[in-house]
Amino acid sequence: MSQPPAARREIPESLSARMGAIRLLSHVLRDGRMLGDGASGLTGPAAARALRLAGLVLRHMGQADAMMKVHMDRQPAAKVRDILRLALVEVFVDGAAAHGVVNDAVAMARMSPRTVKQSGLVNAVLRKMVDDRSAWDALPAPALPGWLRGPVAKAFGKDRIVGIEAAHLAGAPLDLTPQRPTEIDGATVLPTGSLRLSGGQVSTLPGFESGDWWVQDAAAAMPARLLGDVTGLRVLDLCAAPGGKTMQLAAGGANVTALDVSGKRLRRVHQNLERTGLQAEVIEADALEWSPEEPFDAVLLDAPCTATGTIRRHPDLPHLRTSRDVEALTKLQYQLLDRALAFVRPGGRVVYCTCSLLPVEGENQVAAALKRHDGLTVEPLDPAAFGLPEIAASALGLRLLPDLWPDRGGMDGFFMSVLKRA
Ligand SMILES: C[S@@+](CC[C@H](N)C(=O)[O-])C[C@H]1O[C@@H](n2cnc3c(N)ncnc32)[C@H](O)[C@@H]1O
Repeated sequence: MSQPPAARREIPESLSARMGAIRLLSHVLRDGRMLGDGASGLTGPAAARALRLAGLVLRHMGQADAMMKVHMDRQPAAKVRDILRLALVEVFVDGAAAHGVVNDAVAMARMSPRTVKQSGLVNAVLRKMVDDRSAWDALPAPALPGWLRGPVAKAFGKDRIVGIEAAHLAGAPLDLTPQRPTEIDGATVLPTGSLRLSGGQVSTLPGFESGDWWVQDAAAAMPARLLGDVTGLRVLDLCAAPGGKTMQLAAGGANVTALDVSGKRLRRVHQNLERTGLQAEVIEADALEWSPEEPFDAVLLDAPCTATGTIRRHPDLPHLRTSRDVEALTKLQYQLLDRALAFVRPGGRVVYCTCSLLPVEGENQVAAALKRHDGLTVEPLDPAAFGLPEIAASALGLRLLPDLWPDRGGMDGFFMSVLKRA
């Protein structure tokens, strides 16, 4: 008689979340995929926990690697390294109990034929490392990669880079842009009008279904506000997807044309407009090839960039971007800015912005455009009008960095400028 199959042993949620985190780390570090696109193979709370753990490891990877150098003569293979990184970060940063963390690390090493032989090493070295808090505490704070740290420190100073790196470690709160007066328990209203929460599951917050607000970092909500009252203006959102700024402009009463080259990303614009009940004409086209029939009163260009201003929320970025990306992006930015200037009527305004920490993607683009275009001027902007310190003012626009508003929970890095055509 055949025996019934033995019941499969349930994997506890903590272990499956850890396994999911290791999968996500491999997607980012070996396959070059964004953390949000990676598949942990999990759903529900375990998936959320895996994502949080992988993000924590990416933020503190420099320290974990330095700790391994203190305790190991040779660096282990990639997957074992990830298992050790996760364990170290859980114990020293997340405050997890060392015993359970070490047991799960050894269990994970035993699961794969590629790492099983090193499970003894994982056990021995991890026990030593988790006992050595003083070595961990003596490690320098995690730093940005050199290609990014160098130019940011040169532009804004050594003190500010330390503050920016600290803000990256702290992560980001949840900011909402309301389109109508909205009250949410625990939310504070920022001087820019955004609502700020410490976190929470977006789809369960009041006003989500009715589209009263959308998720948008406070800094990202500023560029559209620079146009002031847009009622009745024809405004082109030139790189529009997923539509945060399109919705702001439409909510402000503008007749908005939202253009983007990515059909996939434009689906998000349609979904967002539908949820919020706002309207815009949506066009899928390459801005370098498309032309409008009539010029616009204003154009908002939120140009593709390294997105290094969003590292607080995307700790994978420093591990995925390189200096090579900067060159291609800055070329595209200046081409797009010239298109934006061609699409606006004489006397009309172009808002140029990027969520980058790098002046080459912000200030330098505007300075170069002023040289290329006769009669083009920059409108002066007062940071105090947005509750921002004077240090956010630049002769070419506003320069926001993650170390601003430290008592309120920081903000994304952004550069924004309002250009007026002759
Ligand atoms: C920074 S994102 C825009 C974010 C958007 N403004 C928002 O607030 O939700 C940059 C966008 O530029 C788009 N893009 C890149 N190259 C483009 C091109 N040549 N023409 C039009 N859109 C382009 C990308 O598809 C991407 O959606």
